[in-house]
Amino acid sequence: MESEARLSIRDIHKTFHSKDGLHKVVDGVSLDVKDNEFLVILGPGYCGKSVLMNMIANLMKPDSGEIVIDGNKQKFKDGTSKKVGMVFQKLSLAPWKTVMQNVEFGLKLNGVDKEKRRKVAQKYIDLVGLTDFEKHYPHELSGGMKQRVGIARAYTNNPEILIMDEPFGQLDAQTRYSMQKEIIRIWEKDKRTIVFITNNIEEACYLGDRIVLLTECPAKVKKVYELNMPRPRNMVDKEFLEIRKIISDNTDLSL
Ligand SMILES: Nc1ncnc2c1ncn2[C@@H]1O[C@H](COP(=O)(O)OP(=O)(O)OP(=O)(O)O)[C@@H](O)[C@H]1O
Repeated sequence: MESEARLSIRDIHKTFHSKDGLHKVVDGVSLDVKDNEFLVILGPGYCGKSVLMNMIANLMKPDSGEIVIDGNKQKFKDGTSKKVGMVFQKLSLAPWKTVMQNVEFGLKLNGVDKEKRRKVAQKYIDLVGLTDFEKHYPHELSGGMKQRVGIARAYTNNPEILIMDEPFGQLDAQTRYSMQKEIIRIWEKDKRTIVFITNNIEEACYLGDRIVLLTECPAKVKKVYELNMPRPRNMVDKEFLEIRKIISDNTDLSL
């Protein structure tokens, strides 16, 4: 297991200091993510998921513990690893830039010439199903389409590990469901190692190869579930409902 891990999180701790005293948020989380695995981190609201994600992405320094990517221990001062890409709930797309300009932006920052970056960006715009929307501006897109732009933007930078922090949390139920199907379609076409964070049990069961269930704050690993259900998964299948119930019975998360 150790040797095939793409990303290893080893005994990470984080405590904040506030006027009310110490606030421990992450309490000794360890996990390994395998190459091309779709790993879901499932936890209740405010349990420390985003803090954990920020530490994995090297945006926040753990008090102790290690984040190891492909055998290399991450040093906080190095900033975000080029191997890691992110998709957030709030995407911060530039409103004055078109879909194409938003998607190609990372490559432009890295000095990639226009012809090459357009080609790469187009590949991922097509992959996420936004062909013909290249010249649209964010305000002309639905919530689901904006998330597609965020996914294309992350893919365009060619990360090996994609961290997705509740990317569908603000979408309406129908759009959320279709984006869950879409992210599996995209990942199956262009596999990456994905760490997907959610507080939704059904979403976790639909997406994950494994689900890491966290406790309430401070976040600890409560249980890891290996899901062997074939894809595409059906949320009303007996097996799906069984695993959903097993996880639900082990948590106070509301569905
Ligand atoms: N920079 C910070 N300084 C102090 N406290 C913080 C900081 N960032 C997060 N916290 C606290 O850590 C706890 C966990 O926050 P976090 O955003 O990780 O939760 P979460 O599990 O992602 O929640 P949600 O599901 O609602 O997004 C919260 O109590 C939050 O107030």
